[in-house]
Amino acid sequence: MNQPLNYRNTRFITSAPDIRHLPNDTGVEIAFAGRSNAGKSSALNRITDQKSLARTSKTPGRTQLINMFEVVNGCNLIDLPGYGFAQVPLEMKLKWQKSLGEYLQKRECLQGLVVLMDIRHPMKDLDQQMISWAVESRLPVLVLLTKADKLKSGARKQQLMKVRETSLAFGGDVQVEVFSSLKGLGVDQVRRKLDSWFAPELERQQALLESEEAFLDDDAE
Ligand SMILES: Nc1nc2c(ncn2[C@@H]2O[C@H](COP(=O)(O)OP(=O)(O)OP(=O)(O)O)[C@@H](O)[C@H]2O)c(=O)[nH]1
Ligand SMILES: [Mg+2]
Repeated sequence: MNQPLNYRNTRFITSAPDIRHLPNDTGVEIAFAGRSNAGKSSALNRITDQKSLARTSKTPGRTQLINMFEVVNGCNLIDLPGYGFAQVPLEMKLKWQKSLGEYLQKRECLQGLVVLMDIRHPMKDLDQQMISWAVESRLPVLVLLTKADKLKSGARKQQLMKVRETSLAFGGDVQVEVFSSLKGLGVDQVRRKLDSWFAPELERQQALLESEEAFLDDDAE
């Protein structure tokens, strides 16, 4: 097993309007998806312990591009534009939908999906569509019930149980946790899950390094 990654080292790579403007489709990518204002960018900042790595806002629709961050070589996190925000002009909405759909369907290095939803309004239609699609694509899902600080501990647990129950119906690899960017709740669980999704890439890199070293040793003899 690899060492846990240090998410504090995460750095911004690029913002792209669509997949054609992203770097090569290599390594492992984990995307953060969810309705506008669900707390995706705030979650990324909390997980990486950086105040303003991803831009956050009170106004839904803040993130309008596919934003890419690198934790370590070959291990990337993606902040996606939110879906389901009614006040966005139709033309813009269609454009985002297209680039979001394309990203999800065509990006080969996408290996895990974090779906964030406000704990007070979980599992809306579009959230369920997102999870169904991921399960059909054999993509593991981590559902984060965000802004958990808005509920008292009892209500929080009740909501967690309810959403866990609902998520069973999808039949795939779907884990549900509570999360609060404000209080730091759930951060360790998320980091552990990300570590497990990045592990195959780190092992691949390690094996490559070892075979190169063996090759050089042979050469030296
Ligand atoms: N109380 C509380 N507020 C939060 C939490 N996380 C995010 N917020 C607030 O929710 C609002 C939206 O947060 P963002 O992180 O910008 O949401 P987003 O999902 O990236 O939104 P888009 O980029 O528009 O899709 C901001 O006002 C945040 O301060 C949390 O854990 N607790
Ligand atoms: Mg955002």
